[in-house]
Amino acid sequence: MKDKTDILIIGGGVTGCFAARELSRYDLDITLVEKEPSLCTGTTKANTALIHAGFNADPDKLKGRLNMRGNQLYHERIQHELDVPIEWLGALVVAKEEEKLPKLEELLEKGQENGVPDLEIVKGDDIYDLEPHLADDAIAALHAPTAGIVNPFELTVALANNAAMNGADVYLEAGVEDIEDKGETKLVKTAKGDIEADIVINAAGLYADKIANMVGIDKFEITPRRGEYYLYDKQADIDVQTTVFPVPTKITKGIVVTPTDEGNVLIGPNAEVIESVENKSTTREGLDEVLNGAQKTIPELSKRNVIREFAGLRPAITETGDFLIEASDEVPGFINVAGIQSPGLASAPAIAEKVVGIVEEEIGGLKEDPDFDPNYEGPPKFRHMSHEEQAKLVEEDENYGQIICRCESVTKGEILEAIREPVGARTVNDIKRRVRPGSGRCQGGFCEPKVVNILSEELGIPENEVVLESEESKLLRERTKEPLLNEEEVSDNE
Ligand SMILES: O=C(CO)COP(=O)(O)O
Repeated sequence: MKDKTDILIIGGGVTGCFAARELSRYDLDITLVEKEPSLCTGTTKANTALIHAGFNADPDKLKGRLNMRGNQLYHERIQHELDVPIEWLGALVVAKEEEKLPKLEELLEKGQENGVPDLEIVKGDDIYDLEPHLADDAIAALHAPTAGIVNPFELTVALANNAAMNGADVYLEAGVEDIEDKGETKLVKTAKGDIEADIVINAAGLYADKIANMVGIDKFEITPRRGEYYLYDKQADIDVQTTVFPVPTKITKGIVVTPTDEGNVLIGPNAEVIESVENKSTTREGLDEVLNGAQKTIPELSKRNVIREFAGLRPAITETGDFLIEASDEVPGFINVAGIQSPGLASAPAIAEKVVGIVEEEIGGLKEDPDFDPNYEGPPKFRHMSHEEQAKLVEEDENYGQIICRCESVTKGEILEAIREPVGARTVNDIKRRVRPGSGRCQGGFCEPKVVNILSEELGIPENEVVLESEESKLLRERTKEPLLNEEEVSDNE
């Protein structure tokens, strides 16, 4: 690890990676540290993957202003610059009872105050034109055409790679153990070594309060709010066109039914305050609540064709219910970017913009780097190509002729590319999040051993050193019997 940097960002989720990418536009030395062996393992990993339109939060909250601005930046810039799936499906907030209608009006007004364009309340057949399979007792719905869906994993990886292409250094498995405030600089002690930084940006998600405590800041506490989800098989034939919400309560936006960028249907989350930031387990009660909630808007949903259940944690600051994004008064040079719960993903580009503004104030002016390139292209997606394009790719590189994951048609070429990117994949789950082997109906039953094998060969490590997610999740212990055929015999047999 290098020993000095201008800006050190703690946390490899979407917030930290967006900040790294936006700061890499300037003539600054940027470093990002992440405690896990891959990006995107906390809140960014397990959420509803939505670019909310921006009508939920009050205009006087950071959430209200930054959601709207973030949505605008995704439309204007991000979708054109980064090779990331974003679809503008629109959202519907569905009211089924007369007494919920004033709440829809309130959301409409709030959205308009926040500057959300093209919001309208639709009634009768107009609702069903937008969402034909909606429960037949809907009486009105707020329609927000600027709402969208995004792949949060591909987005975060694209941001980190783009930042790295523009000179940022990203260190994985570099968990922060302590921070010494030396006045002008901070000495940050990580599992990969010490690094001295002029400015530290705390984007540590669920751990942001612990990181702040290291420099003596105890003004906020992160309370994890768990949300559980069901994900359906692509072949499930559930017809959902938009992102469907119930009318929100004071506590939550409610259980959503939404398509994902790859054509699955996702339902969730419930909202439960829990004790531990490590507790990502699902519960019978929670999942039942999710299914019951989702059936209220899309009745055809059942447990049939569910391929995955999971839980994610929102890093909430419950006293304010808002984001906390500020340079600390107590510790100059320390910037907290905390409490980034929903709509954090939607707000992330605007949060990064705000962070750049804070850094500019702290440093007293920023100079643009004339060589900054905002564009990034990820590995090709074999499954989305025409036969002609596929044939051409295979001709260029035979690794694209080897299908590793049959459910999702993922080739060896794509997996190798994910490992070879500037911030390359190192774990089985990282490969899954980036290029999808194991994301389909069999959930890795067939392809996981092959991914282990590719990682082992490409990284030059034994197979039993390959991990699913972290050091605690090694997949193989030791060889229990010799292979029946040696390599030469295998190739003779082929
Ligand atoms: O964004 C979310 C669902 O889409 C989560 O919202 P809440 O945190 O308000 O429950």
